[in-house]
Amino acid sequence: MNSQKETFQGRIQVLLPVPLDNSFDYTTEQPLCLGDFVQVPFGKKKLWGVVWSQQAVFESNVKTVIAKSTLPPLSDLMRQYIEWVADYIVAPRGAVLKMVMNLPAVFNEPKRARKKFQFSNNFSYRSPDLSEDQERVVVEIKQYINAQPYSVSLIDGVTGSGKTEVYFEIIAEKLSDGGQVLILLPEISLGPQWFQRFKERFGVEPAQWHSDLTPAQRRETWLAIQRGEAQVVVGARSALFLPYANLKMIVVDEEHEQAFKQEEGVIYHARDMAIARAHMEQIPILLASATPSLETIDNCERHRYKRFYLPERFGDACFPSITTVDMRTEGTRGNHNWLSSTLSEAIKQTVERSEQVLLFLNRRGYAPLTLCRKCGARVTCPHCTAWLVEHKKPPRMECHHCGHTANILKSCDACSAEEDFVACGPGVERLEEEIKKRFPNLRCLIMASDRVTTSKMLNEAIAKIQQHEVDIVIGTQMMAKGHHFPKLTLVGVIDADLGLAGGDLRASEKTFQLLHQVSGRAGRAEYKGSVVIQTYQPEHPVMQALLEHDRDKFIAFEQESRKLFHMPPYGRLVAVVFSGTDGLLVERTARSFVLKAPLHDQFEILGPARAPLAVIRGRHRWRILIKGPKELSVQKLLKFWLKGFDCPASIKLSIDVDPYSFL
Ligand SMILES: Nc1ncnc2c1ncn2[C@@H]1O[C@H](COP(=O)(O)OP(=O)(O)OP(=O)(O)O)[C@@H](O)[C@H]1O
Ligand SMILES: [Zn+2]
Repeated sequence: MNSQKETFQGRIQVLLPVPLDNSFDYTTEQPLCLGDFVQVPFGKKKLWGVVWSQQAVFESNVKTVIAKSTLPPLSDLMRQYIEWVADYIVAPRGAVLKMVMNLPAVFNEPKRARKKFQFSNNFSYRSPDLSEDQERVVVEIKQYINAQPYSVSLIDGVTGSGKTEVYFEIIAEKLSDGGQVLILLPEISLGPQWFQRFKERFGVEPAQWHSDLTPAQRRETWLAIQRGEAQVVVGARSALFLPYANLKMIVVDEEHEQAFKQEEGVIYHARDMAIARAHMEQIPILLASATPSLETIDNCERHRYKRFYLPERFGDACFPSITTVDMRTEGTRGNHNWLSSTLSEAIKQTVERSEQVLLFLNRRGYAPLTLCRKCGARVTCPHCTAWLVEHKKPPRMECHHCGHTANILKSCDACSAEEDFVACGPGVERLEEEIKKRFPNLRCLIMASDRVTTSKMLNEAIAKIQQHEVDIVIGTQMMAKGHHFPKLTLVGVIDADLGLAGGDLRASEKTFQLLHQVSGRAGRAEYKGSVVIQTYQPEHPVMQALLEHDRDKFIAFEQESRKLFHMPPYGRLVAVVFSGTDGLLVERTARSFVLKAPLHDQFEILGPARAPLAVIRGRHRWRILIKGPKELSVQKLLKFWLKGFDCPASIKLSIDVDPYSFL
């Protein structure tokens, strides 16, 4: 029976969008259903929450519900989903609810008439001529998803194979039955090109959900989604937690992207939570990638997901040729610059043919490290264990962890030497300086998140590249994927080894994905592309796999090493991070947490150890890694463990189930 049809009065429990796990008792005189949005007194505030259950525990001095919203109630499924997510990521239920209703303005009646946004649902799909492979995959996926309510399909296709066109076809069929479709993209891929293509195919734009919306747009979109008026919703990870009235399918594009992992506040992986939601709603979910994650590949191998493969680029486009430049021998040949002669020559030839170049360097600013020439002191952030990065536009020193900025230094804090600093290593601004020196007549454009800060600026920059008003694009990871520029034929990777250092278990996988994606930007149309990768480790399996165009060899190698050490996806990890301003107390707390570990022979505890980023924003950090077999119920274990542990109020304990960051 649908509990929402039942109404009741008297005692109820309300879950509030605050970081607490428990719900609170209230009385109500007006009839309410489970899932109703209600306003209640909470401390000195009035908060909107959700009627969560009827079985109220007795408490004296119970307060009364103030008001009931006219909005439709939160569905049974959505409430179950919130419970499930909170349980899986070991977070308070209220914190998860907050992601669903993080818009107080929706619940209060407007004082003025609201501006109406129109969500056009006049989708009239125009199918392109599909290639043979695309046609085959579309037919197979349709058959597969129509044969069962819930399924996970992976569209595994090389860069430029037309994965987007394939999932557009499937969305078009879904929409013909009514209902809603959610498309999750990494924030950085929510660019103008994607929307342009959607509009070309479907005639109208979809509803959008991302950090760039105005409060009014957010409110109208939320309401349209809840009423079922917005049929296609495209958004970054937070779009997953919206209260869809009638969700029929989810698509996760670039499923391997780490941007789907939310690292702050409520820590979750949007791809994994999307799969859980599809399972709960009993609907199909499509994942797409040219470089699927090891987790997804493993699920395909275990037949939990089904893989559909597109081996060729669309049309006449062929794969770019790839070469590596050994930067060690560059140095011995007397070139100590970060631009090799091979890449420099390739740039010259490309622009002479009136084609475009992308130079990829995943480092914002001018120089990542500034040293005092006299005493060797490094310029560091006063709040973090991090160097301050020099930026030229506007001139400043900036911490990329906490955002702290300072003026460019005049004298060394350590030895007082005057203006005697040396900038070490290149960032995109320094690379631009070098390019301008070598090629003074070329038009350069830097694409980095601190330069292109709004979607308007992004649209303009993309248009400039498309219209060939730019010869050389110097870009960070925001340029690595999703984009399609027919005249871009040369990709130069300045420092391919950048992501390989450090203790990240996925360092190789991530580097391979990033370099493969960025290589995939070259030669996507009729002009042949080439890629020059500068590295100090040309023998590294990542570079070898890229050179040989052999993704499967790399995956097999990476799988072997993960299996050997029982690392994900063949084992489970949970990170527990303690942080606080009193470093000694943080350390002591972390140590006492480990001492309180339940007796269990199924898992290992690694640490506590000072985090690699030992201090952020003035907070000291200690980490613990819990490692166990895949079947280990880490959630149960952690809840039991936490019950017996008293965390001092000044210490923050954060739990990261299936961690992606080890900093
Ligand atoms: N059937 C088709 N008809 C016309 N154009 C197509 C077709 N399939 C793909 N294309 C075009 O080919 C280009 C590459 O397609 P798309 O961006 O979908 O590839 P992709 O597999 O998503 O690539 P990537 O993983 O590199 O982002 C796009 O410009 C797209 O419009
Ligand atoms: Zn800082």
